[in-house]
Amino acid sequence: MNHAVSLAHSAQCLKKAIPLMVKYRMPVTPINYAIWYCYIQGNKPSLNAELDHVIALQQTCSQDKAKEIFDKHLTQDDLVFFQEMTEKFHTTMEQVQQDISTTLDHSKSFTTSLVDSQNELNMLVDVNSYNEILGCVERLTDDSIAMQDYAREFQTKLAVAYNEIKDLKEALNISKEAADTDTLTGFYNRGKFDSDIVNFCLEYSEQAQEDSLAVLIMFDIDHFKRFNDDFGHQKGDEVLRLVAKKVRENTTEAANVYRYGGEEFCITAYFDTINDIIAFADCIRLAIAKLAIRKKHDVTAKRAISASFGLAILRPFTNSTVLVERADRALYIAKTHGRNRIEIAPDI
Ligand SMILES: Nc1nc2c(ncn2[C@@H]2O[C@H](COP(=O)(O)OP(=O)(O)OP(=O)(O)O)[C@@H](O)[C@H]2O)c(=O)[nH]1
Repeated sequence: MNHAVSLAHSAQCLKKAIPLMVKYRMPVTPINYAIWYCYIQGNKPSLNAELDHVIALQQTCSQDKAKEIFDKHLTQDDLVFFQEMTEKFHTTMEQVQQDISTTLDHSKSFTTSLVDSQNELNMLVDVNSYNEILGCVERLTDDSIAMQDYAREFQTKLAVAYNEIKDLKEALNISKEAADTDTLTGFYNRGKFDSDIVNFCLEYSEQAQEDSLAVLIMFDIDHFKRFNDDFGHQKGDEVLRLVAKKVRENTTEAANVYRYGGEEFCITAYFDTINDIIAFADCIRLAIAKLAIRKKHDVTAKRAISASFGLAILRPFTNSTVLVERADRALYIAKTHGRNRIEIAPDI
């Protein structure tokens, strides 16, 4: 692939690629960018055909599939290039947006001062009737009007460019959000959890406050497989959505909720005391335990829903893997001790 392309050309391609990535819920990663960039350039018909095929079947292209397409049609050199391009593009976009905003302000005040000068000159014309002064003033006025027109035109162009960049940035944010979200529950997905949990542990270690407790809560719907087996997969999905709704109703924005895997969820949050943590988890447990689901063609067949919880309180300088293992272990104990209950991981 020819890498000698300008940033402007790359930006043009990205501008066309982003709406497609947003539409198909694909994040703007170097790999996705690379395959859509090539798709838009259209000089690798086999890549286009393969991407079209995947999109037609799944309405998206998973990270694994995107990587497979990339490996088949592009090289590692391309990846380095696209990594640099994506980073450069983000930085340039920030810079350009800042420059435009400053220039717009300057340009507006320039026009205002031109209008003021023109008014002053026009007033001078009224008072002095000397022809030379009049001629000079007229010229100045004409020049000033021309400059105003130019400044106005310039402002309009800048405003258009500013809005385009703003839209592009919004599209990038939407694509990032979509990439972090689980479509069934609306919670963050596993990928987001894996990166957030590392920061959660690091941040707590850096600013460990004696008076605040950071916790990882893992919970899992009890005997979930039976909902699928006895009521059908769609009813299984409905159980997941109902549980998600209850969790959402009982959590504040300060808590981050993730779908960790199939029917397993995680919450990270800060609390003042251990009693607050237990009360919070118990509130969610009880809300879920009030739920029930009915069979599609037999409404008398009703089954209660419940979930088991494992809590691990974070100690400063704990590694995220250890934290997850502790919460997972506590969850396992909650399952083996009868389900629909909460267990707290012992300190290690
Ligand atoms: N409907 C539906 N099922 C899913 C989804 N993701 C995973 N599953 C199913 O969830 C089930 C999980 O079952 P298990 O891991 O055996 O656990 P369980 O039945 O909940 O049992 P315990 O955890 O021991 O209480 C499997 O049958 C998966 O196929 C999904 O998105 N929708």
